[in-house]
Amino acid sequence: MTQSKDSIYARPIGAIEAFKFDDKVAEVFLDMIGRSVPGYQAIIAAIGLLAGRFARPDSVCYDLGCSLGAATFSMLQQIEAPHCRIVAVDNSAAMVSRFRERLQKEVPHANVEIRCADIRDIAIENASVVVLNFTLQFIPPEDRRPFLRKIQEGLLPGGLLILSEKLCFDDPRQQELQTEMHHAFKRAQGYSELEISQKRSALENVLIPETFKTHQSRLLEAGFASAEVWFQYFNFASILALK
Ligand SMILES: Nc1ncnc2c1ncn2[C@@H]1O[C@H](C[S@+](CC[C@H]([NH3+])C(=O)[O-])CC(=O)[O-])[C@@H](O)[C@H]1O
Ligand SMILES: O=C(O)C(=O)Cc1ccccc1
Repeated sequence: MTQSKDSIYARPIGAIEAFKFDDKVAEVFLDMIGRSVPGYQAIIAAIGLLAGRFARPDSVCYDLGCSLGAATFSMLQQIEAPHCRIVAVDNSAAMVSRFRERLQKEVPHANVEIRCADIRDIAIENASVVVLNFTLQFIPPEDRRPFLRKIQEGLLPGGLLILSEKLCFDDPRQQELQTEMHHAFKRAQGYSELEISQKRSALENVLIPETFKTHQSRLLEAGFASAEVWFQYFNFASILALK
């Protein structure tokens, strides 16, 4: 699989277009997400461990907004439950074709179904684990509540939703500090000021963060028994919601 360094926003761009998960992004995605999301690799490793604990025999683990399948590969390493399969879904054809190629090469007999579809349109059934690893933030806010309700209804009793998101904060000083620290993280990962600011413009109105409180109350309203943060690094957090 081709995996190159992300330099998409390195040169000045006249009119910055809205961020899209197209071929150009898919090609550099591993590098891009690893250098942009503080704690990404730690979260991916933990998703495997959590799936190892929560995956039930004869059930389904969903990886929604799977991109190149990092969470699926991590779950595959840890799941021991018999006849447990993974359904991985993304609506970016560029991501899905690269993921299929890599899965075929690395784990050809894995019980994984990769679908190119909108995650709002698929049925969720018999699920023991659902992963939304930095995906909900790209779903229009008004669609988030019914979508989370569908996930809750598709989970088995005792099932787990892992929800990782970029957060925002009610307090303006926290918002400014955490945003600045995220940018400091990106600079330390080798991104320039220009790359940081151009990507920030491209993500405006595309990636829409919410506060932890908003996530937590909506998860409880959707019928989850509890929802708590298990990981946070600046404005990036991961939540465990238990049915
Ligand atoms: N409506 C939608 N339907 C299907 N897919 C969607 C939709 N909207 C966005 N996506 C997909 O959600 C993914 C978000 S990236 C997830 C990282 C991955 N989980 C990882 O663990 O590496 C996060 C990020 O780039 O910050 C992209 O591949 C989109 O195509
Ligand atoms: O890069 C950023 O500023 C982010 O918020 C994370 C991200 C990572 C990969 C694609 C889109 C957004």
